[in-house]
Amino acid sequence: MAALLRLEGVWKMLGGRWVLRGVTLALEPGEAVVVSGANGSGKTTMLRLAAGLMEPSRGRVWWRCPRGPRGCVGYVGHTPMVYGDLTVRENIEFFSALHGSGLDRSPLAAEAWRLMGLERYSGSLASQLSFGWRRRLDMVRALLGFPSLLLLDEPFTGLDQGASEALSRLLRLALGEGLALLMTTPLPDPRYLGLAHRVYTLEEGVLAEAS
Ligand SMILES: Nc1ncnc2c1ncn2[C@@H]1O[C@H](COP(=O)(O)OP(=O)(O)OP(=O)(O)O)[C@@H](O)[C@H]1O
Repeated sequence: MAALLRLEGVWKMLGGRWVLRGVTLALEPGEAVVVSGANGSGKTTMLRLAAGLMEPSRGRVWWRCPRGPRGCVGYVGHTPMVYGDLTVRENIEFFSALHGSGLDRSPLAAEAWRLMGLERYSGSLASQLSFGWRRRLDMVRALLGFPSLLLLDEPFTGLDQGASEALSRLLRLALGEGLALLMTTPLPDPRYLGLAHRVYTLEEGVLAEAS
């Protein structure tokens, strides 16, 4: 099957030093890849390159999307990309309008909304939610764009047990729908490894498949 995302010999220099060194990785539909690495090993940098948020210094990133990464990537970073001065419901309406989407048009986003239990905070300002609840909202936000590729930076961080279980269910559903999933983690956590088809380690910018 053709890859949805391909990183070919990607190097990235930041602050005068090589943060990524020759990273090569391909991701196919329905496939979950986990990248585990120590703090500062380059995980976020790799994900941001894969999301098209940053350019490689050397090498190439390629997406199988008609409109480039904006048209197919759902990115969930460390900091939730939701608007604090809008309510939870208004955030959903804003991102729905942006993507021509909605909870009634995206079954996966609707399932995320339900599984994450967001209805109870529907009228709350996003700025007044705890970190874990903003992360739940951010997951729905990412799915509203009809992504074929989910790039998630330590997505279980900050989630309680119920939300972790909900996220695992949601990600399995997404994989079953043919989405590809690339996740990072600083620890070999079973919540990540249980979903993974392949596991890689990233050590000082060098990616290697774990044995
Ligand atoms: N804008 C930048 N300018 C200079 N150096 C940077 C920049 N962004 C990241 N770095 C450096 O690149 C290295 C990798 O950072 P990155 O955030 O990708 O690591 P990480 O594996 O995601 O870490 P963590 O687990 O702590 O989130 C670090 O040494 C960091 O200091």
